[in-house]
Amino acid sequence: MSEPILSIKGLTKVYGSGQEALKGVDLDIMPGEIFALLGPNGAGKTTLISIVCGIVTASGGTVTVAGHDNRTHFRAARTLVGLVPQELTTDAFETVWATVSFSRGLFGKPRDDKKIEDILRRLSLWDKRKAKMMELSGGMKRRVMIAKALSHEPALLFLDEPTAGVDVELRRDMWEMVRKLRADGTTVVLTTHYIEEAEEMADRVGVIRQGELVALGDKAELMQRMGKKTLKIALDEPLATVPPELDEWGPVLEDDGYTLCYRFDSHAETTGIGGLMRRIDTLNLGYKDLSTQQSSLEDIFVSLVHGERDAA
Ligand SMILES: Nc1ncnc2c1ncn2[C@@H]1O[C@H](COP(=O)(O)OP(=O)(O)OP(=O)(O)O)[C@@H](O)[C@H]1O
Repeated sequence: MSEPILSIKGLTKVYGSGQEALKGVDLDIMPGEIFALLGPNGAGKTTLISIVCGIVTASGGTVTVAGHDNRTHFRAARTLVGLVPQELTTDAFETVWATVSFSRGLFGKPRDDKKIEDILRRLSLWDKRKAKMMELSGGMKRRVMIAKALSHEPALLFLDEPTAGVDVELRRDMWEMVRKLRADGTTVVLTTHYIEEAEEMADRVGVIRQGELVALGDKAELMQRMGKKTLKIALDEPLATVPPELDEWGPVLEDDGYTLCYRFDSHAETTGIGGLMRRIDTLNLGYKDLSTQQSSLEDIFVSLVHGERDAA
């Protein structure tokens, strides 16, 4: 197996205010993956990214980028990292070309017009190279932010909430762009609180809550391992309420009383389905269909964030 491109060990951060933003995070990111860091507001996502990018100093722990410690070998580590921050920060009067090529210079990289041209073409910005930033649409500005972050050819790109406040179409556009970046060899770490984004994009997902990584794994595997299933029973006749005889299973009534939903853990020794169905038969409740469905990443996220489960 290859070496991680990013290795975070025991990372802690206590802000001057006493706020403990990270409480010992361990995380390895492998080259070529798209990793989504999910978490509610204030979970510590931006703090983590800011430490990797050298904007915030860690209180404890280590960060290495392709083997370079980001404290002792900051320049070597930082050059490998690109950051697209949440806020759009560009000079309104600059052209797209100047904005992107200036950014490359900031990293001490020699001028390379061909490289800048490549990046602008990849992000469909070439036709806009002479436009001033203020003349661009919001979506274009976001692309320029990505082009800026790519201008020094980083191996690892951080996107902090890339689609916050962005409409659905533009969001899909961003996702497409991220996939292209990965296809071109860039490792991508994105933070998001849109579950759909993680579900759609990521190979692996980490869930952070109150400064701790409470779940980490392959997206599909995480959904399989942690997800519950729901059994839906479509009834012949609607019910006004759930019969008290079914209370021990705690089913929920949906769809105008026509559907009983029972959530169960498919990995548990006993799912409870047998007992529930037998009880339904003794009550003479007729049904015309049974189906099960896997809970989504969203269900898992919600239960993790509300602390219903222990760390995976
Ligand atoms: N400069 C700072 N000084 C003091 N506390 C801070 C500072 N920056 C962040 N915090 C606190 O640290 C915690 C983590 O914040 P952080 O911005 O990392 O979360 P986040 O997961 O990125 O949230 P969001 O999704 O809202 O951006 C929060 O409680 C926040 O209030």
